Amino acid sequence: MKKVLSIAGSDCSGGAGIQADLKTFSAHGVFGMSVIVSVVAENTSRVIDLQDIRPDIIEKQIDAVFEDIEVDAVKIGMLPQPECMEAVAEKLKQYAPANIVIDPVMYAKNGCPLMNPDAIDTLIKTVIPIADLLTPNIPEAEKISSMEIRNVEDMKKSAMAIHEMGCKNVLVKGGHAAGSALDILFDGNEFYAFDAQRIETKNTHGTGCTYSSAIASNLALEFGLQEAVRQAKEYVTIAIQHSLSIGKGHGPTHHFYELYQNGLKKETGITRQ
Ligand SMILES: Nc1ncnc2c1ncn2[C@@H]1O[C@H](COP(=O)(O)OP(=O)(O)OP(=O)(O)O)[C@@H](O)[C@H]1O
Ligand SMILES: Cc1ncc(CO)c(N)n1
Repeated sequence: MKKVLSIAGSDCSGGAGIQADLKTFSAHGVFGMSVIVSVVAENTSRVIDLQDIRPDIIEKQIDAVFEDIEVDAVKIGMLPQPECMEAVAEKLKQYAPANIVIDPVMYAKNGCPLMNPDAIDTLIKTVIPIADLLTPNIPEAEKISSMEIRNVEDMKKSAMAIHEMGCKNVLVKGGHAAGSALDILFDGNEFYAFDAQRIETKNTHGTGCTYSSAIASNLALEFGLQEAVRQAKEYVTIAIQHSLSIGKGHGPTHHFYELYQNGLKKETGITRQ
């Protein structure tokens, strides 16, 4: 079984962060592991508070995984503070795993901050250069590339500027744009578009976590980058299509829709949501 590690924050309400990552890994048939960098008291409506994990404990969690287990891909999510970013980047330089996918999480869907805005310089200098793939949404891409994104041409310009910062590939996600859910991948040479119909739902809590974890799983399963993104886009679109009205705010996506459909059908002949 391929092994995939998530380094991210804990979302106690289960739809985003480490919890979404582990569900996504399981849905892909890879073995999920987690290094928790922050415990976030949050739900589908708001972030109440958070406690960051000490950098030396983050480092020791990473040591514990790598000294024992071969890691096929790493997904990085929320990194709240510069010290946390430095600890994670140093350790990943030391262990040099293949397939590092970084989702530069800055805000929850409800607008609550999950990264100290003063950490942007450390993100750019220390974290972005270790990424095989960086997956910013539009507001994150705007912050990182210091430009406004109004259309697809701007998404491309921003991706090029971010690529210059040292990551190997950039995927600017269009979840926050109007129109179809169009994402643009830039590999330093070419642009590739991944498009899906926009689904009318407010249940999009954790879509970014789910997408980047699906890409990391597919890379661990040895798909090439474009195919890994294509399959992950299909997976996240189905997860949003069948998203769950759980909680009073932005509900979570359905990480196991196809698995449940297929498994249940085989066992009982019945289908259910
Ligand atoms: N309503 C929607 N319908 C279809 N696809 C969507 C919708 N919203 C987001 N997506 C897609 O989901 C994926 C995740 O993108 P998004 O921009 O929502 O990430 P994000 O803002 O980082 O998520 P989060 O921070 O909540 O985890 C992208 O492929 C995006 O195009
Ligand atoms: C812990 C955590 N990571 C990421 C996100 C972004 O969806 C969130 N809401 N919570």
